[in-house]
Amino acid sequence: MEEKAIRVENVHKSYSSTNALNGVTFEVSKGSIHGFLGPNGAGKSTTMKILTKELTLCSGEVTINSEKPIGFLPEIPPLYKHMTVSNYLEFVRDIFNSRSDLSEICTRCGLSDVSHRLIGNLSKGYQQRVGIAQALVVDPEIIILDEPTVGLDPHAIKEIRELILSLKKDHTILFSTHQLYEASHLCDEVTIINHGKILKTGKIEDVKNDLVAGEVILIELDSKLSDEDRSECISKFNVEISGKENQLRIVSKEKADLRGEINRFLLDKNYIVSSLKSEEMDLEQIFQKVTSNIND
Ligand SMILES: Nc1ncnc2c1ncn2[C@@H]1O[C@H](COP(=O)(O)OP(=O)(O)OP(=O)(O)O)[C@@H](O)[C@H]1O
Repeated sequence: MEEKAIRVENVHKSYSSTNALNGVTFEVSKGSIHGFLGPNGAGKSTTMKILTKELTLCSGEVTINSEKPIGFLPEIPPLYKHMTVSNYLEFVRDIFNSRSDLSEICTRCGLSDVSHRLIGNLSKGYQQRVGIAQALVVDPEIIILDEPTVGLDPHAIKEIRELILSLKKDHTILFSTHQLYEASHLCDEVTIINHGKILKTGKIEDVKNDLVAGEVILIELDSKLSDEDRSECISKFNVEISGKENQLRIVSKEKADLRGEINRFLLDKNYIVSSLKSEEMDLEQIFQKVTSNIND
């Protein structure tokens, strides 16, 4: 079984009148990049602050499988803008009584050329790199990044994503985002949260597969599907058919690959199938579908 770096079991957290987390359960595999996805107010920051012990939980259990402290980049990076990058990182190293090699951390984060500059004078993208660098100063195995690309321009976003990917070889990374593109391109695993509840969690491919309720097949015929054949197809394969005439959208109610069987059925009925393909939902569509189901 895959070793887990983080286990979160049935965690509840309320702030006076708000139930922020309602039984949150998920696991983060060692060495993975795990995306924590959800809209504003979903409970991402609260969960991360509980993992880093900034907040206490009301009930439930959190297991961190690491001897070393967690490296944490909060949503608002804790930067002293009147300090130079190197002075600030030395300051963080002193606070945590760490012996990390700061010049190596600066190299990894692409900060070597700006280490003498005041943080306040750096671009937002570079300030975020300093935020990630301070998370590395404690020499962590696990790094938690709260929305590391939010508010950055597209070029800086790309660079921060590359930096996150480069950290994967030595670290387990949990990062939050509300961008599905980011999760689907960076992550090995993903957890989707909304209203303090986990909607889905697991390997990115499984989550995608799981969320697609049934396979969607798009078919084009050379002639109109007769009403009789349409009814037979619906009952024989337990599917829904939408679309008119010769352009059909078939949704399977079960999880099965019906492409071959439906193709054969249509050929037997003497239709010419000019195209038959599966429709793939991207995570963006999947997320919309899942969050709208939950809000129903
Ligand atoms: N200190 C607090 N006091 C009261 N309510 C809070 C506090 N912090 C968060 N909340 C509430 O808890 C819920 C979860 O908030 P949280 O910040 O964890 O969400 P999030 O997914 O990180 O959102 P965002 O993307 O906006 O940061 C929200 O309803 C929020 O208003």
